[in-house]
Amino acid sequence: MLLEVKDLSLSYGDKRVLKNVSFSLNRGEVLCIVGESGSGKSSILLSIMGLLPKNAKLSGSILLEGKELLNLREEEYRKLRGKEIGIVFQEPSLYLDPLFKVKDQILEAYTAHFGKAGGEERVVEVLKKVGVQDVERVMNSYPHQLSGGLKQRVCIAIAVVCNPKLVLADEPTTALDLTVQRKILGLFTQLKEEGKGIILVTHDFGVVAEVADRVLVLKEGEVVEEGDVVSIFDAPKSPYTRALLSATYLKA
Ligand SMILES: Nc1ncnc2c1ncn2[C@@H]1O[C@H](COP(=O)(O)OP(=O)(O)OP(=O)(O)O)[C@@H](O)[C@H]1O
Repeated sequence: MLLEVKDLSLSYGDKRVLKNVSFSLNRGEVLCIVGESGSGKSSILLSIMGLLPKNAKLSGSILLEGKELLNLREEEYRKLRGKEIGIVFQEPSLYLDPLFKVKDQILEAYTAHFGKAGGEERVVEVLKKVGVQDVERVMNSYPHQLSGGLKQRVCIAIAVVCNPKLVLADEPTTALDLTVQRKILGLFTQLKEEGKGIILVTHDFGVVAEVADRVLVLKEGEVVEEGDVVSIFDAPKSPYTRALLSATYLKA
């Protein structure tokens, strides 16, 4: 088991955001977390990354290969982020620093854990891996000189440059055109085939159909359904899942 989340509960003051959420993830598996806006999807990812704001109260257990992450000290978390767990966000423009070239931003993520040696070669390697064709140009560009799809490829490169076992992604294709979305989703499938475990947060069942092995449906901070992707589509047990599905496919 790569990741095991047990009875995760989160609150901000009196507001309970996650209620006894449990799930697990194997290597070589994509778990999609779906649910309406505000259901707590992003909060699960931030809890795993240890990036919750100070006023958050978290309880339960998050085991990464058996190691408890809950209440880990910040300096220990820093050793883990990037190296063991990579994360990709929705809006690459907000994540990338406009003042630094792509190359330096990927290098920074690498050297934080492995030092300078071999960094330049690794940047080239990882950009190729995420499907960048003109590596030289992209490496030497500033983020604003790149298309949305390329920027997101760069963010994925940053997330995987240290070869983490676990990759988290929060609506990674929502800001992109449909044709670009499919290509980016293909990268997650590729990472899974390499044996990484992937958690992908989305509100889009089209994305789920494309990449998920298993699905966790969240409603107001509670898991209402969990299952393999085929059974979620063919025989959803919860009325909430059925409603989400029909909302998606009525729109389409
Ligand atoms: N720092 C915070 N302080 C108080 N409440 C917060 C804070 N961050 C998030 N929340 C609340 O926690 C709940 C869950 O938010 P979260 O972002 O995890 O949901 P989500 O399912 O990812 O939604 P979206 O799809 O809109 O991103 C929401 O009601 C949100 O308002």
